[in-house]
Amino acid sequence: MSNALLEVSHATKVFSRGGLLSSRRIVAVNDVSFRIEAARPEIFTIIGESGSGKTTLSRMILNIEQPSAGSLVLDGTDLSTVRSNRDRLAFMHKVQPIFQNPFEAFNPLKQLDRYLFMTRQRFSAAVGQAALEAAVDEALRKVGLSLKEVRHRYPHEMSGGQLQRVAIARALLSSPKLIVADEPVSMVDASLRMSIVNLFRALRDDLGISIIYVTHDLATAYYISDRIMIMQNGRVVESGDARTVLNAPQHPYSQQLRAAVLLPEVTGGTAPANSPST
Ligand SMILES: Nc1ncnc2c1ncn2[C@@H]1O[C@H](COP(=O)(O)OP(=O)(O)OP(=O)(O)O)[C@@H](O)[C@H]1O
Repeated sequence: MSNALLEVSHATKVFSRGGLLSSRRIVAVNDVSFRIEAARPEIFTIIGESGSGKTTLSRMILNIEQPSAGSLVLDGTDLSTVRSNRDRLAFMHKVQPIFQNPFEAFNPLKQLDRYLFMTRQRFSAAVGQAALEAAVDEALRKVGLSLKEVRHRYPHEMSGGQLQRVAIARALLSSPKLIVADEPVSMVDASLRMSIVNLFRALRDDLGISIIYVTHDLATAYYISDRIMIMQNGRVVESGDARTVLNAPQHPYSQQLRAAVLLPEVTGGTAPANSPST
């Protein structure tokens, strides 16, 4: 069998809510398994309604949350063994998060270029200022920005879409193999959404990075996903090749999701109506 970049096996997460007398068990993620091949970078979408367990699952993949049962193995390392700072840094080299709200991802009092320099220094041995600037500029150029545009600017001086690009550039500074993007475009202006998701395609194709794209937006999911996994109440109800699943969903919940959105195949186009070409 080929090597897995990520192997999620029977991952389950149970939360307890309430007090001692009225404690309630919530099974946020229930026996979820899937695998992403190291040799085949892809955009793997996890989709489902609010509360279906998408964020909990992505937090387990990022090792922010530990599974109650099952296992997650990234590039041969079982995440339960990642404990020391050194292990954590090595882990973050391989997997990077992109969150929903880019304004929360940055310290509002810190200039963005300083933030990026610090991130780069964290992931690579000491280098001179010129090499540092070159590395940061290169990462920014991969997302359609440049160091010149970002230098001395604070987060509030950028638009949401621009700042999400800076967040992606920051993620690239560790040369990750996997990016976990949890609702990365839901707070971005509709007109800019496709430019961000198109960026994910470029990262997959040009840099060989796999993306786990967590969303409840079927239109962008249909447009960029290689594979899709549909969740409901913590369980996977259907998964497979994205076009196959979305064009002919089998499970009643997937059919319901599908029916709620006019997909390009139905409307005759190739991309959602709000999609600029870049
Ligand atoms: N820390 C926690 N403690 C208790 N319950 C939690 C916790 N985190 C999540 N849950 C519960 O687990 C379930 C799944 O939540 P989760 O946030 O993973 O879903 P989601 O699909 O990402 O939803 P959304 O799209 O709204 O972000 C929900 O019932 C939620 O209330």
